[in-house]
Amino acid sequence: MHCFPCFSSPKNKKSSTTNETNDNNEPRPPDRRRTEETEETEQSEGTSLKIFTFRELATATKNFRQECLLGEGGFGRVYKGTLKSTGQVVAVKQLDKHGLHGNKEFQAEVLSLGQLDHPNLVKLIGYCADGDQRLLVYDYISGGSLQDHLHEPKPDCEPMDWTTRMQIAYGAAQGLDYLHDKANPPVIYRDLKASNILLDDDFSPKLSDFGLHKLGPGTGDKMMALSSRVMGTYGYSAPEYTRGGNLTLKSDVYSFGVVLLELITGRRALDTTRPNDEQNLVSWAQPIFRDPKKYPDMADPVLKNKLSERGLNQAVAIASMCVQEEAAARPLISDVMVALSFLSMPTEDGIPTAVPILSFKDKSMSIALSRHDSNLVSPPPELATEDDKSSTSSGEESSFDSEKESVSKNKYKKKHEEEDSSMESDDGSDSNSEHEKDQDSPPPKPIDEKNQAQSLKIKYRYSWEDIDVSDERLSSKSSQKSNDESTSSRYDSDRDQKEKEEEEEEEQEHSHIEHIHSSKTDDDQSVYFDNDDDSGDDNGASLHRIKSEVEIDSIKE
Ligand SMILES: Nc1ncnc2c1ncn2[C@@H]1O[C@H](COP(=O)(O)OP(=O)(O)OP(=O)(O)O)[C@@H](O)[C@H]1O
Repeated sequence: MHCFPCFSSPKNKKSSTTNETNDNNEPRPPDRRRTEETEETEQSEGTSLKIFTFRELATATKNFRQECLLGEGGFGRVYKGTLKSTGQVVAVKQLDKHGLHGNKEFQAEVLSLGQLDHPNLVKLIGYCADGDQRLLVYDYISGGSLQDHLHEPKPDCEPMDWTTRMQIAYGAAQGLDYLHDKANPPVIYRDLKASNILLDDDFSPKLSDFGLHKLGPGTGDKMMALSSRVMGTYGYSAPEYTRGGNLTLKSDVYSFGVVLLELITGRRALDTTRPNDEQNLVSWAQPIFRDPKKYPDMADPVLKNKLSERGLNQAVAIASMCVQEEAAARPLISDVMVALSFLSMPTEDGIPTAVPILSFKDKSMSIALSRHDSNLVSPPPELATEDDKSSTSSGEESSFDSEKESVSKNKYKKKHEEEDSSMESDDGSDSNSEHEKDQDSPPPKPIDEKNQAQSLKIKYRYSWEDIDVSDERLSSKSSQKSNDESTSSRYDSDRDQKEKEEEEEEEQEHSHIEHIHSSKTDDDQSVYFDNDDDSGDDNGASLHRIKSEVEIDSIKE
């Protein structure tokens, strides 16, 4: 297994001089009066943030001693410390002074940062604003960064396996989704990268360093408005951002795509030790994206083919969407998160569960994934077999995780229908077969209990009906009522010309999607799929229409 102790010892990136000390080498707090008067840590009004005195943090970090230095980033040095009052181990970030803010401005920013709370974000515990000292106190994350594990592993540490990598990507996507979709106002991360993804003991990822740009150089010091810090990190920054600073949520999606590529390939975002055309990870990957046959060559060699072809292809497809040049073409992080939730779910055979098309807000994600997965549209469990149809119930509601489990069960029901295949065969040789292996074993359960507890809750409501579609294979229409049987028979004559044209256009555009099409309104979707399993016959195929309502509720806390 992986060994975290490899990264638990303090890491000193730069030599450090001790902070403000007196002749006896004791901390000299900037505001002695306040420090001496305040014996106990205060609580910031209306928040859970604690207000620390400089002395407390100096004591916690053994007077900011070199041995406690975890490293130094663009905002300042980070020390490991232990709070005397509670014994809690913390990370103390001492902000550089050149971006110094007034007390009020600093507090306002810190208080808004303190509102952000998600299992995949490093928790801000409190702060200190004493004189000209500005310090932030975070939960200490013991496992080191993704950068450490991926690119600087200790020799006695096993490389991270594929599922762990996908789970890290999924967790990071959840954290980012929280910042983009749940935080109010939304927070643009700006500097997502492998070194800012910290891992705890069970490899659960935590995003660190978010929201700090307002506290760092570039805002406090106008002269440094375009400092390299604010401009993000080369190799991870979206092209529009590095070109002109046009920063949006989609810039974060680009950076996320780079991290996902790092997880897939084991390569660094920027690696000057490689040949010129391989130094920039995205530039190296772009031509390969266009040639799926070469995807297996992209996988990190240390994985030794211990991954499924479908999993790899879909992960590459997601990454390639995220790092698209045009920001608008990149997916929403919520769609990335949903796709990764399926790719990260461990299965008996290592082959990821098919992703239900209904999960996505934006159709582009389902289109991209369908290129690499003929099973993308997985019928809801109730519709998987003739037997199951009788048990179909509309109005069914399930949490995201139980939905995942149901889809997984469905996969296992189709045993012996597909041939065995995965990139890892018994004799260790590769297989390029499209088919996959089904096992006569119970469906696996998601292993990440923590993520389960706060994953998205998606409501599905299904009903079904058979439609005689003669020669029309691609059909789509917003459904009216889930039990309105006349809808299907009137379907062709009722739909207006415009919709028909749109569909034809789309059919041409995405002709590779042979049996999937969905249309979506705000509150209802109809999806038609060809139940290939039944006949395998294209002519006069009977399409089952699944009516569904998908509602992404909110994070279950
Ligand atoms: N909450 C934390 N728990 C444990 N280690 C941390 C924590 N926060 C930061 N570190 C570690 O402290 C060091 C400095 O982190 P910091 O985020 O300031 O810089 P960075 O990520 O290395 O660079 P940059 O500022 O460019 O993002 C890193 O080694 C980081 O892993």
